[in-house]
Amino acid sequence: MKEILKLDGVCKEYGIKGFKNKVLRDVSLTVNEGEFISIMGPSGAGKSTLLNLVSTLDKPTKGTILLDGVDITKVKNKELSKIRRDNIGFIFQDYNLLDNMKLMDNIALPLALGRKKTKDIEDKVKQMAELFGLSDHLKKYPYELSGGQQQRGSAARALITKPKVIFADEPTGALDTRSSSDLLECMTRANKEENATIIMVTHDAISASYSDKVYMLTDGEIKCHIEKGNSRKEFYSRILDLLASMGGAR
Ligand SMILES: Nc1ncnc2c1ncn2[C@@H]1O[C@H](COP(=O)(O)OP(=O)(O)OP(=O)(O)O)[C@@H](O)[C@H]1O
Repeated sequence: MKEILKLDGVCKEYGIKGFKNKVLRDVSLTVNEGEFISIMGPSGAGKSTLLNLVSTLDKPTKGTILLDGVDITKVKNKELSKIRRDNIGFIFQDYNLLDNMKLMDNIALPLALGRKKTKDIEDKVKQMAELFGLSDHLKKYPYELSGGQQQRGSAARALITKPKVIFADEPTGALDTRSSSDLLECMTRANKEENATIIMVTHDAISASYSDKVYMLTDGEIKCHIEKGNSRKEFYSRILDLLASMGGAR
């Protein structure tokens, strides 16, 4: 299996000399192509910090981060935006769709910035809309869509360029139960059918149970991980047990 993301001895400190806050102490982690993983941990454990580092938005104090074999900690800022554009998709808690564009144009946006033919772009948008259950909503503006539909639109936009890795930061944070499960089922389908590699940060055990592996980040280190067997329900109860043994996720 191909290693798509590999962190080795990653540390991150904030602050100035004498007042350092060591947020990540020594994180090592390998994600293979096509995996869907979750990162959980108490509030303040450093999950968003870790996501910022692996998604090239920030640099570690120490350690290496290989994204498809390239050490992104050594790459200059100018090249990083290209690496981000070509390799990474983001799904955030707030959907970040552009208000003055129809859903189809929002989903197409990452492709429209490149040099693709209109027909190819339309075909790809249709394919993504189907995958995310949005085929009937493409001509609507974001304000005409529910929160769940907007979030699925944002996920479709993140996937349309077929990025090597998709980072999702609390993607269900603003959604009700039904919309959350719709989104997570779509993400699972994208993972299985498109072989999308997904790294999701979440507090929510139900969301995490859709992934294949859960890594637990505490005190700046990944202390343990658990893997899903055949049943999502059984994985969910193991995640709850793990959270309980650590004193809760928050
Ligand atoms: N830019 C920054 N400058 C200084 N300290 C920061 C910065 N970003 C985060 N921190 C600190 O790093 C620690 C970890 O923050 P982070 O947001 O990564 O945690 P988290 O696990 O994502 O928390 P939550 O689950 O509450 O979102 C916190 O103590 C936070 O105050």
